[in-house]
Amino acid sequence: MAEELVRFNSVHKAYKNKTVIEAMNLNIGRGSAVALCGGNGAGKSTLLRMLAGIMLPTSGSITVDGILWKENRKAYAEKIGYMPDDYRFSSGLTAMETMTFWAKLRGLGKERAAEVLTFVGLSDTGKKPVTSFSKGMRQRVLFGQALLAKPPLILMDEPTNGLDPYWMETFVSLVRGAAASGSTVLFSTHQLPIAETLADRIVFLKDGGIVLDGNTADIRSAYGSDGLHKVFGELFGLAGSGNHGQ
Ligand SMILES: Nc1ncnc2c1ncn2[C@@H]1O[C@H](COP(=O)(O)OP(=O)(O)OP(=O)(O)O)[C@@H](O)[C@H]1O
Repeated sequence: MAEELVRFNSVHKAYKNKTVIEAMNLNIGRGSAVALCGGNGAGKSTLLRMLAGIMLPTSGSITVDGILWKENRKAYAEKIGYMPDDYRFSSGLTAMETMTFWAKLRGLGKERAAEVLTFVGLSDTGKKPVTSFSKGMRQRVLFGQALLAKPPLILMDEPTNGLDPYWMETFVSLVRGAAASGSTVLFSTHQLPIAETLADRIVFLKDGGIVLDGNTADIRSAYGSDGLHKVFGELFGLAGSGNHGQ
């Protein structure tokens, strides 16, 4: 593995008495694109939120570039760009105002906000309220926000939800470019073809634990042409896996 950027050390997370992540150990190297896959409720968002520092593990530790959130929150946060799965935008604020606000929080200027909006193809609509945007356009605002400070670690929760085919392709090339330039991208997805196309490594979660973790190419060669659908079907005990229900 390339030099380590992320380390989960015996991470456990419970909401009240319900365990949702259990004894998780996970190392992620620099410059890789890693997909988190799994069924509904597997723990993907919880894992990403803990890594983003939005919530703390109940026990165990997470480090990013060797930094623990509780020891240096500012330095930890500077390492990360996080795209949430959902976000309630302030009503009335335009895309440009929203991006500028986020840029300022990261010590960046309006120019960088404008640059990012152009990057995600929203420069023309920058003067419109984000609340008037379609789901895919809002996803692009959130995606741009995660890239603002060019962080070494980009976390994305279901980033391709709502993207049209053009933006899906653009997204793939942007993520590949980020990984090629040394950033690490960790994203959750239900879209197995996206995981297969985009990620060098795929981590499958089930009931809060890692049930399969491997290079995409190895998984593909082990499971043949049905690829991830077959893995998913086998891991989750779905009837008819591999024939796509035909
Ligand atoms: N705030 C919360 N309070 C209590 N339980 C929660 C909370 N957030 C998530 N959970 C539970 O934790 C488990 C993992 O949820 P999580 O959202 O991390 O899964 P996921 O893999 O992202 O699911 P999905 O694919 O449906 O988005 C689920 O059983 C969920 O009900």
